[in-house]
Amino acid sequence: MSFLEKINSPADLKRLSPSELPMLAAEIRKFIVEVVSKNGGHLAPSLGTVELSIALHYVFNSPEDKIIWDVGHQAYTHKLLTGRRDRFDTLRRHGGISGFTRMSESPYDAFTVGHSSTSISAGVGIACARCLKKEKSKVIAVIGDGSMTAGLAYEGLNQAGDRGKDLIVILNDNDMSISPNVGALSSFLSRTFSAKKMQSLRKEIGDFLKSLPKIGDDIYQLAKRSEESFMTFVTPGMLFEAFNFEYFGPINGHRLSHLINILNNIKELREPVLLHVTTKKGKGYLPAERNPVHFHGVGCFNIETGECPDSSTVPTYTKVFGEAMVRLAEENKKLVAITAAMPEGTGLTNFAETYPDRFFDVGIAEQHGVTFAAGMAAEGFRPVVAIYSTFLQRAYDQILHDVCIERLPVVFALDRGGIVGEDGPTHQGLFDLSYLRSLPNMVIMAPKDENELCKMLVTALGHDGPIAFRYPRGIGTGVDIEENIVPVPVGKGEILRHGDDILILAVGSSVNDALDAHSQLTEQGISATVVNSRFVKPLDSELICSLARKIPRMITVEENVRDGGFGSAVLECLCDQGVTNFQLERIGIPDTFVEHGPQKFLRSKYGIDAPAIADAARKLLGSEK
Ligand SMILES: Cc1ncc(C[n+]2csc(CCOP(=O)(O)OP(=O)(O)O)c2C)c(N)n1
Ligand SMILES: CC(=O)[C@@H](O)[C@H](O)COP(=O)(O)O
Ligand SMILES: [Mg+2]
Repeated sequence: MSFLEKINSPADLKRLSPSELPMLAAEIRKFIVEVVSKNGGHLAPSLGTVELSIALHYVFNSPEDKIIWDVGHQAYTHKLLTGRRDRFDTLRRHGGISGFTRMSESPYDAFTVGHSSTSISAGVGIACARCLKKEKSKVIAVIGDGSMTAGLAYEGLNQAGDRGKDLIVILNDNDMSISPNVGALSSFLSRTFSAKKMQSLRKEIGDFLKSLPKIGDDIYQLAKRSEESFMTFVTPGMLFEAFNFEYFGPINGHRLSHLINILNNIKELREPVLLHVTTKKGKGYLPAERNPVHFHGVGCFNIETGECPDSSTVPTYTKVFGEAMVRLAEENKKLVAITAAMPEGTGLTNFAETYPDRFFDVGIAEQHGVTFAAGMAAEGFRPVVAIYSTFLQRAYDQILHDVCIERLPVVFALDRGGIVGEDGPTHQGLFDLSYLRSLPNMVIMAPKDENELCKMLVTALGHDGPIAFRYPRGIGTGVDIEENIVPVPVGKGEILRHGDDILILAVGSSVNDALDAHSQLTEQGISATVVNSRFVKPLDSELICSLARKIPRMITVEENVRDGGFGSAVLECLCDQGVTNFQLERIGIPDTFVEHGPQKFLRSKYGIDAPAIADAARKLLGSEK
């Protein structure tokens, strides 16, 4: 029996001797690689935290002690040690265990995560609650260096430090976000200051030391002797100590004995503590160590070679968007691109290489990214903020307050709109049409295919106000991309098929499903009009109302929650225009969170695909057909 097979809970782990733990770590790594090679998942982050997870569960008493994993994409070992080994092969599969931590999945998952940088705030909340309940157990937040680039993390530190909370924050520093980490903080943590910064720090610290009565000058002379000794005065700890945290580290996060010793020591402290741990992303699996960006979140791959099976030759929406950005930036010198720590995910790596001065990776800071874009727009630039639909939720007030009120021309390119699949409810992009629609001055589009995506980008760049377009995760329809991209007229839809029995109004990627449904219906003798609405705001009310008067049986289709979405907009429009004699079926996601699973499967399960549209049409027509 392997060590791993003996472990059904942290209590079993504690039965192993310290000398057995490295062997357990090796088994865990092998198992994680095996499962992720079949199911896909966040391999490199999870391989980096094997020893840290073992040490945490060896020293602390979860679930009484609360271990909160930030993002949760590095928690695979935690799952294996907390009773989920037998189900681990269902990772990210529909009905199987989640790729992140979920309170509803296990009592050992102290908090539900997926979006980054929440762990410290949640930890402070839990610690305060424990205090009120007079409970003594420990609260530990494990946060990565990338996640530390978000303002939210500092809001948590600020409160914890001020209140002197009994909270342990473990900074898992691998010098990487998904891509290499960015920002001044990242160079502070790794102590890779620029020469200029070093000079100014030298001066500031020198002056400070010299000002100390009696001993100051001696310490200064000592510190001056070498760069290295100088650097000992400039530690990442300074930052956290300013927040009243007791700082320890940096320590090697792959040395189990060391980790266990230090965790045993800090466990006894009753104040805010920050332990800085350095780890390697992808540790122990060479392809992932060599290419941590690719193996951050990966699909199936061959374990021997690290290679993924041949992917489709049809480009993804993301790729088409990225290429269009590079092309358009050549003629439009005002075009700048902004990403929040997702240059690869949003297809902007080529842009970054071609136009480094016009590319801005703000780190995991969606709120800042949007206000930063507003600042650039106020100065006459055309910022394109490329953020996943789900992550833009963070920046709602910035869109409203900093962009929409003054009608600043910021373009929002919302990738991963709709069902994203295996990442599950934290990541589905199912709310954007609803959450953007209520904002005055906002224009919202969704392309039917990747060629229309390019047209919408051109439309957006020519529009004098806030404008968003959202497009799905994954490959496009395979249409050719026109050489000369012309804009679409704002607020105008297009009729794609003519028919008298039923009116199907679709938006975005659902247009294709509507066309497939049209073909199925035609075979059954049902004739349908299919409209590509293109715009959710402003709606083409003229077209919609005139068609509704002629064909009063209607279906709206969207890959968005029904509440407040495209179908709701159509209903409001009909009502406002006095069109009353109609039957309308709104196809979209019901009022629920959509779990993880394959995109195609979930579209079918939630009844938003072509067969569901055809079914709805037949039902509306009832016995007539
Ligand atoms: C609000 C938000 N924005 C973006 C992301 C996408 N994202 C997931 S993990 C990650 C990098 C996190 O880096 P770090 O915390 O250092 O963890 P590591 O992957 O290095 O272990 C990013 C940008 C997210 N999950 N949440
Ligand atoms: C954990 C996280 O938030 C990201 O890694 C996300 O899973 C990326 O999603 P894509 O795979 O769609 O780029
Ligand atoms: Mg990191």
